Amino acid sequence: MATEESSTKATIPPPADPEFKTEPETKIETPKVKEEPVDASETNKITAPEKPAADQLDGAGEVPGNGNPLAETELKVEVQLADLQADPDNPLYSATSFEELNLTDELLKGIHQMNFRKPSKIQEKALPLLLINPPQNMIAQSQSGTGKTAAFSLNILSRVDISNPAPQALVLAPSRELARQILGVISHMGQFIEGLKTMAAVPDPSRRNQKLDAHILVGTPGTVMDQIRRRFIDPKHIQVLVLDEADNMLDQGGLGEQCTRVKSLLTGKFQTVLFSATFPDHVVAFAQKFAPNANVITLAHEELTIEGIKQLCIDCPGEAGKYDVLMKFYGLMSQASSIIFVRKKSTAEELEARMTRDGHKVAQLSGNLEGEARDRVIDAFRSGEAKVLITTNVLARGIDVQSVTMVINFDVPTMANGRDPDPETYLHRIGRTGRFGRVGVALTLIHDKRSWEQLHDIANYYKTDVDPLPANDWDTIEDTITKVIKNSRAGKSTAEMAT
Ligand SMILES: Nc1ncnc2c1ncn2[C@@H]1O[C@H](COP(=O)(O)OP(=O)(O)OP(=O)(O)O)[C@@H](O)[C@H]1O
Repeated sequence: MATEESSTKATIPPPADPEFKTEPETKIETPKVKEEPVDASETNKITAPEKPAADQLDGAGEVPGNGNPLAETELKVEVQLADLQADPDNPLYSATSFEELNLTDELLKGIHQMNFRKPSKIQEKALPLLLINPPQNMIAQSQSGTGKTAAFSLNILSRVDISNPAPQALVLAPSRELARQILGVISHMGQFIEGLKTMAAVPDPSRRNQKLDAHILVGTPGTVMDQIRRRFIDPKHIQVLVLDEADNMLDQGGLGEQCTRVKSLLTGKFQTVLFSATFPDHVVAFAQKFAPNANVITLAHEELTIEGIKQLCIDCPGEAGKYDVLMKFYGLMSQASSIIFVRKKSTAEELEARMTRDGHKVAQLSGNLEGEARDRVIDAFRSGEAKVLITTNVLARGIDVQSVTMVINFDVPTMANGRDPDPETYLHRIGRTGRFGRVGVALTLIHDKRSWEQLHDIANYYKTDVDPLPANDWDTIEDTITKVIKNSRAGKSTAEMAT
């Protein structure tokens, strides 16, 4: 894509071309939640940082304060977080404390152990509604990395009756990795609840024909469906059903069917809870059918992007030229942790082989890998042992590794037809960085008119800027990316930051 015309066009223009809007805005219902007035004196308070709990660091190890510009210190994150949580326009803002949310002492202890000081907006809004008795269904949307997992986990943990050994809460997630991660959060948060048992319901040959008798189960829909049918999961006492990444779970032919089946196998009375960062219009009706009469918390498209994620693109000299561009980024990528997203499993494997041949250290995870091998790869990435992860959309959603500072879209995310852009997947992919107030860079490689148009459509859908990098000026590129990461306000334009 080196023609004059296309390189001018590669400047993904700022949004707001009203002609461009292809779909009506997502509006399920206005939130039925009242906003509390802000007490600035309380919210501006910056408390001295404590050592982050294991979950906060998410296995990424201590962030080295060694002058590496891509490795932020936790101190800076904490200070920035205090600012963000005091800003009513920020998704991390809240006017209340966890103490005011009617949680048990055991749960408050768990939350403090995880180093959560204040709830985020979604936690503050969703929890009171989730905890109402008799229980009400909920459909809730909030930006990536804003703490949805804790919101639904605290509800579950508040509702479980430890004296009853039967499964009482079931969480369904689209990938094995996400199910394991959610289980980790629930177990960590519930660590002070004596006698609490939690279990994963994901394919595991070592536990074949074994009853899943824990209070809380987290799994993938196919396995859960299978285990209920084979009577390894007793569905009679389930009182909460959560679908994380609910739009994905209800949309995809296979997953949607499996989730519906699981729901139909639950015989008692239960609360249905659907969470996601995205609820595209075409799944809203189904979501409302799946969770009837739900309380709804929703956001418009334009509110979905995260300020801390700096979105960039680079114009590559054709499809074949993308690899060389990627290689030029490798040094920057491997200083912290990065994820490279590709469209096809075969591309993931080819890229891994080529990068390894060229002497780079990378890990790769796609649906072609089997269960335990997948666990090893994701665990190595979480621990920081592997710094660069090549993956497909299988890990686009939900995965929370706080040390990820760069996401690279090697391929622009598209629908199954390969032609139409996929804004939801784009948002979830880039949301693997910039978690809970952190900053990150999301770089998309474009290489021809079509890929430029796809990215342009995505940028317009969210009314967001994707700034082009100067493809031939690597000093400026390095400088720009380093500044973005160093700058606690990554939402500013590249030009602003360069000054
Ligand atoms: N109140 C809080 N205070 C501090 N950190 C928090 C708080 N709530 C959640 N976190 C942390 O924020 C990170 C992101 O949370 P989580 O994974 O639940 O986001 P999410 O909204 O589910 O994102 P996604 O849409 O990508 O799935 C996690 O590392 C979590 O530990």
